[in-house]
Amino acid sequence: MITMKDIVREGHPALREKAQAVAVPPSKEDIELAERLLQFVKNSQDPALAERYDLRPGIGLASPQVGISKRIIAVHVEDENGHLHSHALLNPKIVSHSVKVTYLEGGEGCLSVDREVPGFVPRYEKITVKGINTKSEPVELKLKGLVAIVFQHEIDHLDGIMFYDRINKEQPFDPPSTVSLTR
Ligand SMILES: CNC(=O)c1cccc(C)c1Nc1nc(N2CCN(c3ccccc3Cl)CC2)nc(N2CSC[C@H]2C(=O)NC)n1
Repeated sequence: MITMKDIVREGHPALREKAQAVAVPPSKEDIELAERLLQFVKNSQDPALAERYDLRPGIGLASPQVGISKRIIAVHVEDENGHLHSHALLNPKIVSHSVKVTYLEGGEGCLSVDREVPGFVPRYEKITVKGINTKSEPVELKLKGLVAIVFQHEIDHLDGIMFYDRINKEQPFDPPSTVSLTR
């Protein structure tokens, strides 16, 4: 099982590389990796397992975070409406998004970042994501709110982007607004 010792931290090259797309149809190995990433995220939210294995809780994880530069992510999050979103996706791609942006008021955290980096992280409010699931089926997800934010955070990892790259350096707590993106 994946534990915190498998999660690479800032300074590891995989966090700043553009990850490789996986072959289609995905190999058994790539599917297994996707399933292991998802299992980690689920385990990290289980109080007993998190305590037993000293897991830091997360709601998303990307393959580069375990040092493997492949385009695979996992998300397991209950959204603001109590709906559970649980996905392990290969070659995920944001194919469309809203103009409107949003952000987590508490800022963002990352299992590969062992420090707080304060500030609002602008994210699209709504996104459409295409990818391949662990049954090798093409999927298209229309997402908004928290789960959309998590997907954007994890897909950024596949392009070597860290959440704090997106925080306004001069005004970290200036609420990101659509207007600023067009100004
Ligand atoms: C440093 N301060 C902060 O992180 C932060 C601080 C306050 C508010 C927010 C909103 C913050 N921001 C933030 N909080 C989270 N969690 C909230 C707690 N939760 C959790 C905790 C315990 C049990 C079960 C669970 Cl579920 C785990 C997830 N997760 C993310 N991100 C950014 S997108 C990927 C996702 C991720 O999984 N990061 C590891 N950001």
